[in-house]
Amino acid sequence: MTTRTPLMAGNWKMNLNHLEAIAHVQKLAFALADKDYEAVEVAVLPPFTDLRSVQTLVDGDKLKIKYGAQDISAHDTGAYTGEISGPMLSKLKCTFVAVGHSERRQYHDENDEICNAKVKAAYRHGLTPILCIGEGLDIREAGQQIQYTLAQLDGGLKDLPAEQAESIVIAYEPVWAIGTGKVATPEDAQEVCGAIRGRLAELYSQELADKVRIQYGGSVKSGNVAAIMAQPDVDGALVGGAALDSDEFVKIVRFRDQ
Ligand SMILES: O=C(CO)COP(=O)(O)O
Repeated sequence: MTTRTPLMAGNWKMNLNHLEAIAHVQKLAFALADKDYEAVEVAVLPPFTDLRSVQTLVDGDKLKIKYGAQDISAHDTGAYTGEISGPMLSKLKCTFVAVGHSERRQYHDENDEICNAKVKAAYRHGLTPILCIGEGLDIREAGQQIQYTLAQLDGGLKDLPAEQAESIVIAYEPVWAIGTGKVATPEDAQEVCGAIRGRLAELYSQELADKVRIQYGGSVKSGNVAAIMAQPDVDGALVGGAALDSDEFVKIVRFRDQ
């Protein structure tokens, strides 16, 4: 039986400027102890404009908190106004990058092909993608959540070699649970996260599927995190709103105490 270290990641979305980012990471650093980092991998995904400040703090104080970006260009360099490349993110020592968050799919028309190109761009530059997948309310009400989410998984992983896929993080985020306060039940989360692991085993191998961390995201907070984390195929959380409150995020990291 593979033991997967849970990954608790805060997706700040378009919140906190670089000064607020410094204050926030300092609070996390002050609150979190070595034993927290032994039990859980902790990461923040700030806006691009904060990354340099976060890197300076993490490097300077040798913090154990990891960080990453919320998006990556599919291209490595060139005339792509407004985009941020994999080489730029790896130069800032990012560990993670979110790919295909539902807000990017919805507001920036990112489809599975684009997400697949971004996953590959991340691996070209030593970054670990957090591939976000999950259904909207209409799909859930039609009972199609598994088929829909697995199709996004297939699309995002297309032609990805096992040596890369084994380190990917998958975030199952049902769109109807994001920012709505409507958290999926632990059973809902397990149903789809279990299906994702099953599909990884079909696409690659059971051994690989057992290594991959699958996060749940959508209205996670300190009051519901323990029940979600108790599910066998949930290996962490991708936290939006609750990650902006450092005390709340620390409680989420310490989900075993809740
Ligand atoms: O989208 C999310 C994380 O990526 C979830 O956001 P909330 O935790 O605010 O629902």
